[in-house]
Amino acid sequence: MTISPGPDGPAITLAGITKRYGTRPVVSDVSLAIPAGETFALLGPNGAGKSTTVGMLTGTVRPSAGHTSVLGTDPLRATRAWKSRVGVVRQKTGEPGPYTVAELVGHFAALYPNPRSPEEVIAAVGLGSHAGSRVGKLSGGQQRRVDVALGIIGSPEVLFLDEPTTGFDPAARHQFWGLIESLQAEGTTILLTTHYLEEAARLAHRAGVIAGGELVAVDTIDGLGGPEARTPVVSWRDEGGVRRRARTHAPSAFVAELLAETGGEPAELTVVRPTLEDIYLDLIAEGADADADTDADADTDTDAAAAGTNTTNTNTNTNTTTTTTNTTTTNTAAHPTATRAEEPAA
Ligand SMILES: Nc1ncnc2c1ncn2[C@@H]1O[C@H](COP(=O)(O)OP(=O)(O)OP(=O)(O)O)[C@@H](O)[C@H]1O
Repeated sequence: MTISPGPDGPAITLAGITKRYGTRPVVSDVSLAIPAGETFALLGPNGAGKSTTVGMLTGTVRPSAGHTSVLGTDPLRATRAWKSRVGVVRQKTGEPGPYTVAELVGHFAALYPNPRSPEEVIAAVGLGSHAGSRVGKLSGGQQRRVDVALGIIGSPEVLFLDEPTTGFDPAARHQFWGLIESLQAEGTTILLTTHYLEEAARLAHRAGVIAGGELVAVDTIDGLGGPEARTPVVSWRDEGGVRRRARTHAPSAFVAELLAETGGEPAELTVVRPTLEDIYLDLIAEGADADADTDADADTDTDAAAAGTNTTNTNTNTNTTTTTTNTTTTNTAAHPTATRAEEPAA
């Protein structure tokens, strides 16, 4: 699906934004334009800077440098009218108080000029049978669904979803995807952060990978990492017991040559087409080490919406299919079909 910027320019713009806490940059010089109607997935490991970026786009984190614009407005100068056009599902949300699902969603609906039907939204997030339940008594995943309901109740034109499906069971996640697809069909612009790569692949038109605060890749899901990243990997153990690995666009021919050369079945032979997760892991390995725990002065951005918050744990999808190898040398000269030899995996 091709999405054009539209007459008013991109719905979301980041122009050279940097966020430093003390002297430590946690987001560095990120520039990006998201056209109206696009769903963009921001991917990255824990601490990469995703929530900080969302905070700078929703007016809760002040950039140290650069400029952001959402629907043509600087989020730091947001008016009530702007806020009614922007929905946010934060990673951390406030205490739900003593209210039922129906009361809370109904209360939020009353704050917007053009709300959706609370009953329909509650049903859409799969809480129809819990409408009369106190939010505080719901499970973590069910409370997260309430967060999603509150994010979309105002019929936002732009929706920020910061790890929206953390804690969802598989059925709830699939239902959520259906809900997002209906919002996409209505033309909603969506910026989604997620650790679930299948979620990004299912929902996003494009994705960006952020590592150590730097945007290291932006592309369509199918283009992420470039064509080379999708090159099949042949891996085997040679006669000396050394694990070898080579990338080749012609794995069958490569294996035939290998067979002829070794005169028998190569030990532990595998041919793997890199998955999105493999490509993502390669991209973040190339980026800065986001987990480096550097001492920094805590510059406290106050976030009224997040005051007195619950912390939501984040999960990482670990369904990796990468072949791990201990290769120390590769010999592509003997295999002309191999286009690139791989360094040993860590
Ligand atoms: N108020 C703050 N003061 C100091 N450092 C902060 C503050 N807020 C965030 N950070 C740091 O900024 C970095 C980026 O955090 P951020 O929450 O944006 O990461 P993330 O990509 O959303 O991670 P996760 O996937 O774990 O949610 C982290 O190292 C974090 O400790």
